[in-house]
Amino acid sequence: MTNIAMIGFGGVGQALVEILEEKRESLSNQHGLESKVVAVADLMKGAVYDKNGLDVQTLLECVRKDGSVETYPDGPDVVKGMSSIDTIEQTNADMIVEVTFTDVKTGEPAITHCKRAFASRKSVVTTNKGPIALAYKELDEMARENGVFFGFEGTVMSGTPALRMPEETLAGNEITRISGILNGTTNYILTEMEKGKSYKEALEQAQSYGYAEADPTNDVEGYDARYKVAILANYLMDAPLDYRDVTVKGISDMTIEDVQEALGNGQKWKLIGKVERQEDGSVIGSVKPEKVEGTHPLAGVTGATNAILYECDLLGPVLLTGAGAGRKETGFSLLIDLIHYQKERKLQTS
Ligand SMILES: NC(=O)C1=CN([C@@H]2O[C@H](COP(=O)(O)OP(=O)(O)OC[C@H]3O[C@@H](n4cnc5c(N)ncnc54)[C@H](OP(=O)(O)O)[C@@H]3O)[C@@H](O)[C@H]2O)C=CC1
Ligand SMILES: N[C@@H](CC=O)C(=O)O
Repeated sequence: MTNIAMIGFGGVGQALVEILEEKRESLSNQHGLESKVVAVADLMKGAVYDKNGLDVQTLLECVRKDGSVETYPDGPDVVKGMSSIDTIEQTNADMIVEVTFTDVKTGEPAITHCKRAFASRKSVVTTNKGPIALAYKELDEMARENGVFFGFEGTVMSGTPALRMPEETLAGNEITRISGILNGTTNYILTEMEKGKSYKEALEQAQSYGYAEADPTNDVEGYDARYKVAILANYLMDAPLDYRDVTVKGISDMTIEDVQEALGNGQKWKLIGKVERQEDGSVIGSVKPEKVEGTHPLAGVTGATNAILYECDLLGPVLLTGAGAGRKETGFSLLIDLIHYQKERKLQTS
């Protein structure tokens, strides 16, 4: 049995809890994954802990009706109001699901949450880009030293396997260049502007669908994509690329006229993130809007869908496309990490 503590309980956290409930039987039968949500700690929605496991339907009802988990019914073992750190360190959770907001400058509080979990010999799965973009090597080492699992598939392209697919199935290739559409919100906005919607209206819609960051400036100015470029460089190309060295330009000054004019010429504007290995072995990264021809493979990638092109020395170019954002899609990324965690545990005990 895996005891889960949710740190952060916004759209993605709630989606994971729902998926675990909906698929409880098949997850147990097909993957041996049996889990209980024992604790939730959120900044504004409060905190609740029951070492025996929380009733998920009641928990979701509380948060949706009252905007708080602290209206959860009292019980002999129910504890309310714990801090995130106490929830990580003092509960009987062995898996910490870190789904607080991504801070694009400091990576906090998520980096601290991961460190405190590893120091307490607890595993972490996260969709928070901060810890991976800023502190991947250090956190990975800490997780290994403490013999715990660290999963972060959802940090690039939500549940689409942008990290695990190349890591596992392209192994043996050298990846020399990675490029693609790495942000769902901006691709959604550009697609809607092509249909005639205003920038503001399209952004509001992206927020309502749960695609945008808590502060959408991070999407539209390209900061979210810049973090993803840094993650791809560090994790897949083993290059110590600092996110601050990735040049960045977003889409906030693009007008409906720019988008429509390109469309009239059979072209499309896309926000493209790139990582390239140079001849001297160094790696450079960039994020900027680019006009692509209608025949380009990225031209047909619309809405919150993302696409990524890996250029491999043995296999040549490989294009992966799929969801780049969304509550359920990102909730799934945590699920696939949990399934891999379960597989590793099974291997260790067999
Ligand atoms: N949505 C998506 O499509 C994707 C999201 N991600 C990443 O996943 C993470 C979660 O996203 P999402 O659920 O959409 O975001 P939300 O903004 O919906 O949820 C984040 C939650 O974290 C809470 N929180 C903030 N700081 C703390 C803290 N110090 N301790 C405890 N809780 C805290 C917030 O509290 P409150 O609001 O109550 O103040 C909020 O409930 C983010 O890091 C995001 O970048 C990654 C890929 C895709
Ligand atoms: N805000 C991000 C969410 C996923 O990382 C996006 O729009 O892509």
